[in-house]
Amino acid sequence: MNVDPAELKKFSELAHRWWDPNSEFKPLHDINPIRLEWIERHTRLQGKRVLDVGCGGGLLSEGMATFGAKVTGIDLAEKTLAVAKLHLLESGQAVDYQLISVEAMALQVPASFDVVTCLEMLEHVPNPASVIQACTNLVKPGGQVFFSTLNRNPKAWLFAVLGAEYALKLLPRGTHDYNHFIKPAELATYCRRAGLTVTEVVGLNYNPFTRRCSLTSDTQVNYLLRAQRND
Ligand SMILES: C[S@@+](CC[C@H](N)C(=O)[O-])C[C@H]1O[C@@H](n2cnc3c(N)ncnc32)[C@H](O)[C@@H]1O
Repeated sequence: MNVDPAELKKFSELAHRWWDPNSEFKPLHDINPIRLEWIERHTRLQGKRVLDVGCGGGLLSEGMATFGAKVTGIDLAEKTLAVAKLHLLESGQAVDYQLISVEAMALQVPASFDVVTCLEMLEHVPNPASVIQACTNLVKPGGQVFFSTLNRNPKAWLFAVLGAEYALKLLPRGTHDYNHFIKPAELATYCRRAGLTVTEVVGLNYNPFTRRCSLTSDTQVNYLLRAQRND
C-alpha cells in the first residue's frame, strides 16, 4: 500500500490535539480559512459531492460542509479519524469519514465526486503520483481537484523544516521530510500524466508571528494547485 506507517503513527499520536488552535496544528488552523475561501470561490460548494483525501481531524472537511457540500473524508490514521468523527458531535456538521486508501476508493467508486481536495498530504506519502492518479479517477470528468504541498528548495527547507520545527518549534521535529517536498513543475507533470489540466498554481504566504496568511505569486515555500479532469 502507498503509505508510510511512521507518518500515520506521527499523526495518530497527536490526534487528540487536532482541534486545539494553539497546538501543533496551529498552522493548519491559521491557513484553513484562506484555502477554504479559495476552494469555495472556484467551485461554489453548495450541494457538491466532495472528497477530502488525507482529511486528518477534519478541519477542511468540516469547513467545506459548512458551505453546504456533501463531504466524504478519508484518511488512514485511525485515531485521527476517530477525533474527526467525535468533533462532528460538537460542531453539528455532517461528514462521512472513512478509513480507506484513496487508491482503493478509486477502484470502488470511480468518477463519483464533483470536487476532490488533497491538501498537505502528498508530502507524507511514498508515491504521490499514485495519489494524484487516484484523485483524478475519483473526480467526474470536468470536475476539479485541489492540491497543496511544500516546494523543494533551500528556502522551503529553511522555513518549513529549520524555522518551523527547530527555531520556532511550531511543529514537532521530523514532521516534514525535505526529500518528499514537491516542486510545482513536478506536481504539474504528475497531474498532466494523470489526465488533469492544471488551471492555477498559487503560493501561500504564512506568517507564524502574526498568524496571518495570504495567497501570493511566490510559490517558493507553500503552494496550492488547482486542476480540472479532462473529459
Ligand atoms: C498534515 S495532515 C493534513 C490534514 C488535512 N488534509 C489538512 O490539510 O487539514 C496529513 C494527513 O495525511 C494523512 N495521511 C498520511 N499518509 C496517508 C495515506 N497514505 N493515505 C491517507 N492519508 C494519509 C495523515 O494521517 C494526516 O491526517
